[in-house]
Amino acid sequence: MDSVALYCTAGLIAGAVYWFICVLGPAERKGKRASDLSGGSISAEKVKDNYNQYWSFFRKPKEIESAEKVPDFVDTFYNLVTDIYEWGWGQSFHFSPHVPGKSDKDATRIHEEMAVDLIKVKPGQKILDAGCGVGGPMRAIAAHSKAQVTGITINEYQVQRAKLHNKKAGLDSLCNVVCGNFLKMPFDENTFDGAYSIEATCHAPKLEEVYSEIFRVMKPGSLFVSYEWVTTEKYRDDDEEHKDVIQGIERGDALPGLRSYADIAVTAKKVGFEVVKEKDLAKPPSKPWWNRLKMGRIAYWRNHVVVVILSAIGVAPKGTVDVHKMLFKTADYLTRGGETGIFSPMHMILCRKPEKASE
Ligand SMILES: C=C(CC[C@@H](C)[C@H]1CC[C@H]2C3=CC[C@H]4[C@H](C)[C@@H](O)CC[C@]4(C)[C@H]3CC[C@]12C)C(C)C
Ligand SMILES: C[S@@+](CC[C@H](N)C(=O)[O-])C[C@H]1O[C@@H](n2cnc3c(N)ncnc32)[C@H](O)[C@@H]1O
Repeated sequence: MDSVALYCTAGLIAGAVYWFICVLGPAERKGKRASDLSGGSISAEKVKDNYNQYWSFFRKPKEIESAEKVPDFVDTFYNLVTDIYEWGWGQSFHFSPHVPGKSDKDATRIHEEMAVDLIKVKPGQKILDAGCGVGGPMRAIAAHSKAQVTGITINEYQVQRAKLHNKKAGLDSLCNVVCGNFLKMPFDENTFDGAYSIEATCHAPKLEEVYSEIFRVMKPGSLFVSYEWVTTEKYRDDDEEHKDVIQGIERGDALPGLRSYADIAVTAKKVGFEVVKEKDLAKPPSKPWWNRLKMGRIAYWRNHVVVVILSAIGVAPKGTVDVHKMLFKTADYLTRGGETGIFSPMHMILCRKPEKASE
């Protein structure tokens, strides 16, 4: 081969690798490229150890049950997955019903706007986002309602990402983000005119603790809506396949234990809320939320090749391949949970804090 052909071939290969990693790679809403994958607040050399540590929680189930350790374990999980989520899913870390004729991005926004419409807030009022991730929902909700949103997340890396995105979107005057534990929030009682939580309270070891903390910081008469991860009435714990699917979902999503749909309203009432409405938003006529996961399968294979190459050449931290493999399997468990109807990530509960505290 003469030198011109050699240069052309090398140029083509370099171009193809760039296209594969940087053009095909980024999340649907650009912001994270495959070449930017990191371990969040964990230094690159410690990603693999932290991944092993994450799994050790499941090897010692007693530790999971010990409630004080859960926030740390959830924090480790989000250091490991936040960049991969942003890269492969976008800035909203939740599901939404498929809406025929609408893109995933629009379906996600519709699901988020529904939450703030339910809590009936006015422009300028203060609302809480309990478990805000990198703030995808917060920005959609602030833009839609013009309310002042304060988000809280246990993960410092997510706070940095959320603040960066808020600024880029020109929404930093409406959106505020703090790092903290939603089981013990740094806010005074009766602070917020409303509150919402999207697919986040499932990380709390005891739902009662997070609900009572949200109740405390809300003003009397204000509304709270949550999209909960639950097992449905179809789940049977004497069915081995059901148990396997639910355990797979718990392990791949840092959950101390999925709750039954029946426990949600009971807990809300126990902490003092009035239950205004409760509905599983995954039920027909809603179209399957797991469609997006299923449709993405080819992209996940492609992503896996990208992650393997980037780890091998030292661009991505070594443990990234393990984390990606775990998510790959989790996508399958979640799809099975949706298809069998034993699991829902969008059991909606709308509650009011009474005007007067009950005796
Ligand atoms: C509410 C939670 C998170 C829900 C979802 C946002 C995430 C659950 C599983 C995640 C993913 C699975 C497969 C990944 C894929 C292998 C990778 O190539 C690209 C990212 C994924 C699609 C990733 C994206 C986010 C999820 C869908 C929980 C944690 C309570
Ligand atoms: C699946 S993500 C959802 C994020 C966001 N609601 C969204 O839909 O994009 C769950 C969020 O809950 C947060 N979280 C979990 N446990 C928490 C805790 N104890 N205190 C504060 N945030 C917590 C995580 O840090 C993460 O941001």
